[in-house]
Amino acid sequence: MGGRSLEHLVLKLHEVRAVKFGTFKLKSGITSPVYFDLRVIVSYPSLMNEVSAFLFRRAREAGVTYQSVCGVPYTALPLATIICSQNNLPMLIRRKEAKDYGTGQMIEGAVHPGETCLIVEDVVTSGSSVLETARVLQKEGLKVTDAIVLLDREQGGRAKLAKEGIMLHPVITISQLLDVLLKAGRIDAEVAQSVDRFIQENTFTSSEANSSHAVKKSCGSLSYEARAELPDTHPMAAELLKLMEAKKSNLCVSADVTDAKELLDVAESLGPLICVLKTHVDILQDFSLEVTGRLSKLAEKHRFLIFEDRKFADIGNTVKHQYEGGLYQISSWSHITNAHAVPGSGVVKGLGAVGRPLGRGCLLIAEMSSRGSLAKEGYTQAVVKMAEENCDFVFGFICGSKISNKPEFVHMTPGVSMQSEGDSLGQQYTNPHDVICTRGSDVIIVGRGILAAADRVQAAETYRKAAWDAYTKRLSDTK
Ligand SMILES: O=c1ccn([C@@H]2O[C@H](COP(=O)(O)O)[C@@H](O)[C@H]2O)c(=O)[nH]1
Repeated sequence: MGGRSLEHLVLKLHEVRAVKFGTFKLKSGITSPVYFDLRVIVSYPSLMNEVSAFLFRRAREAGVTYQSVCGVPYTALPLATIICSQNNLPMLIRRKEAKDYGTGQMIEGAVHPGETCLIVEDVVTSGSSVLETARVLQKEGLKVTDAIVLLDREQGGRAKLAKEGIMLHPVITISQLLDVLLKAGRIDAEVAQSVDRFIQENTFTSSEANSSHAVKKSCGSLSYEARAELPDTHPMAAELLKLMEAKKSNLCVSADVTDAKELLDVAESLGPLICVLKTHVDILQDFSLEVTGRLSKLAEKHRFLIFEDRKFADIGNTVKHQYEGGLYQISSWSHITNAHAVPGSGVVKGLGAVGRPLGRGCLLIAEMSSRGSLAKEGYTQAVVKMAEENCDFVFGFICGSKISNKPEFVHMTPGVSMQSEGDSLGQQYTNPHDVICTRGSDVIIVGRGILAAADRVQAAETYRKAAWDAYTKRLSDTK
């Protein structure tokens, strides 16, 4: 079974009815269009082995180091047993209740204080069960840094655990599960959409996830202004957050035009409404440094930042030249640039060597809006780590939703449209409210939603207002 795919696993889980679609009344009283009952898998030995192998592999891929394994009672107990027995690892068992005789201990097995214990779970919703088990282990002197889970329902559990210093590594997320079932014809688009909507509308915030009745949206609670003032906020992030608050705009326009005059017209007319103007100067047929000089003047006049979306992705020495020199001399006029993390931290170090002395900042691409993007899960987490380790130059992310709880980081999200669901080349869109209020990002990036409108100024104002209203709602929701 070693090489079985994730698709095979998802279809098998559906076959044994570990995941069901319909109308289900949950313990909380809420009606859900999806129901997970992972307990049934204990009756399918080969599936148990398959799930356990996936879980073990997930921890290995994430580079987790641990000395023992503990399953969250009850469904994850046999999974932890298989993992330990097949990989020769010491296991610990967490009791639900202390014995009222003998030692009264809560953990069975050989506890070695100071060692790290990996938690195994079947499904994570708010993250409370993982946290409960972590607390019991920590009380015994064990360290808990990571948890592996078969299914992340993407309802805020990962963020809650991250806040407590526990990284969650899911084998599958609910979005992936829906994708596989949809592609295989096991569910139709309507069912997938209703589950998607349900998940988005029933996301726990970190603070609320402790209370069982808490069902609210996962959003940041600090204002942009307050985040700008934090002692560790990067100067570029501080400048951006301050001007966002001053202009009441968390809108970045993506000026994907091929003509320099049109670029400058966009900057002049939309400048007052935006916090950032994003460019792809390599698509201009008539690029010159005179154009970027004029663009810089408009940026000063209307108080917006310029972000050249260059997506650097080479070794440090090469990106240094690409950023500083050549035809475009990006570092001389662009306040912000971005990079893929694929090459490793050398890419950030190379860019930083050029950008830091000029007071520039960099965003790391942690997720992409295009269908089938490989930038997800473990990759995204590794990008967050790289950002944390290079926060003298990296001040945020290009991502689909909030991926770091550090309020110093700015999250910017492309793939935003109020008219369309996507294009024929894989772009996928979501709306401003969803991005800012539900997914907890900070800035929406809009291209064709504004550029293709008959009245670009009016369209930009509609997006600005929608994204700003979503931000003020998120603040009031989390008060
Ligand atoms: O994941 C990503 C990263 C970057 N982009 C860029 O944003 C704009 C989106 O344009 P639309 O017209 O709003 O689709 C474009 O410049 C992309 O290069 C992205 O879409 N997704």
